[in-house]
Amino acid sequence: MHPRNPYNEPPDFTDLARHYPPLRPHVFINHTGSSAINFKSLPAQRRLTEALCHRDYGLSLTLPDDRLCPPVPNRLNYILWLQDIVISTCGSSTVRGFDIGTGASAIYPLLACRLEPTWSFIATDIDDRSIQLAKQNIAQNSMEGRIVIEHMRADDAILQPLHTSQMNFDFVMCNPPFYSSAEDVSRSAEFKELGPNAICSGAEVEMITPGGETSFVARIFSESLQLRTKCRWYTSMLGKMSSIPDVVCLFREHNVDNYAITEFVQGQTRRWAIGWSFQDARLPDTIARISNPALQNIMPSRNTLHHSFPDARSAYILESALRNVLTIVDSLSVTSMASATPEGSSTTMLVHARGNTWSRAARRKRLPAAVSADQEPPVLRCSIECCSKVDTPCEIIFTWLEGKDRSVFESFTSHVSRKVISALQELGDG
Ligand SMILES: C[S@@+](CC[C@H](N)C(=O)[O-])C[C@H]1O[C@@H](n2cnc3c(N)ncnc32)[C@H](O)[C@@H]1O
Repeated sequence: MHPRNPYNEPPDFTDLARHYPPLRPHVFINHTGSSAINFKSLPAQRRLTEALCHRDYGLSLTLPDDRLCPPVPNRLNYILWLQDIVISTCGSSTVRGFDIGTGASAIYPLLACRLEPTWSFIATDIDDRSIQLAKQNIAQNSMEGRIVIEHMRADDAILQPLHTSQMNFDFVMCNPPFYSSAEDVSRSAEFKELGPNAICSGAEVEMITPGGETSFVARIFSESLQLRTKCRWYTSMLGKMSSIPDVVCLFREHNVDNYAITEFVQGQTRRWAIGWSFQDARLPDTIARISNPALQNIMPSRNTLHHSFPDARSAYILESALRNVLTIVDSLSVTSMASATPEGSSTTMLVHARGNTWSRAARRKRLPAAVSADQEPPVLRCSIECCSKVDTPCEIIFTWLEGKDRSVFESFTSHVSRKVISALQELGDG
């Protein structure tokens, strides 16, 4: 569950029904005296989604009986993760997203545009009925200027709108049909848990695609290999944890090392999302990695490295040693940003390296490293922070922000740490 998701506690259904009267017939008081609804009733689920959209986002949503009912807390988790990605790696003030298979509700673009006034979307679907209803939902919220619906055919390229658009995109998102067949649906753990009503929430076109979700995401990946930096982040949700290794296998086959895996847990429901990029902006581990032990061997490599300095007496002394070291590494520019947290204040240094002057090879040859021109992308951008917490050694946290080559980042962190140890010794603190 995302820390910014406000639905981590069940809502007060009586209060919600006061805001949205169509929910009223579905609310009752349970044996503990709390207000409740029957989550196995599809009409109750639909009115709940409409009520949350109405009360919390000022959205007027019409959900038909014959199409998927999107639970707001679960859909919100994906948008919050995308917000994190955009904040970390996309510099522009206007943000363009592409929602593949938007469904009758157009829930993702509508919610996202309400949360983020500078975002706009292209949204596609192949289902006539969903397209018609999605357009209606967009119109009744006056979002036609920000969300454009495109009708696709099942055999079109899934990313077709990226091929034809003049503009670059910041992200692609997708909640794909998860299953490969009706038997696949009835075999799924979720179907067994929720009973036969579960399938009735979605039409076949929404739930089933040839080869299931892995094939669908593999199609998106293979198309992205042509489009590459036309979009910053390609992402998709996955309904089965077992699909993630298959997708990561494709990344590894094509040397795509800039990727992210996350998990959305909401009540009984667990979903995953995966994202990849052909650009050099890197995500911090808090966004790109999760701690699920079953997935550790396929996680992306760490972009956040903690080096500890047990002999440094304080973060202040560590920071002054670090500052001295950074002044003597060639081709670096360093800016400092002070920040205040509940635990105290700290300084983050932003380091921008135009050339690799610290690698053993560069130093052995005593050659000036190839330094890129000012307007060229840096070989490395990273942030560096000194931390001290009670009862733990002082540490330096390096976070890789930009660069093509992981070994450049890693060799930089080792070089700086070795020099900091020497500087601490000279200060009599090592
Ligand atoms: C699981 S539903 C998701 C609907 C909505 N985004 C949501 O999260 O509630 C999958 C959607 O993908 C659509 N779809 C299936 N194949 C597609 C394709 N090739 N291109 C675009 N949409 C597709 C389906 O019609 C369906 O609306």
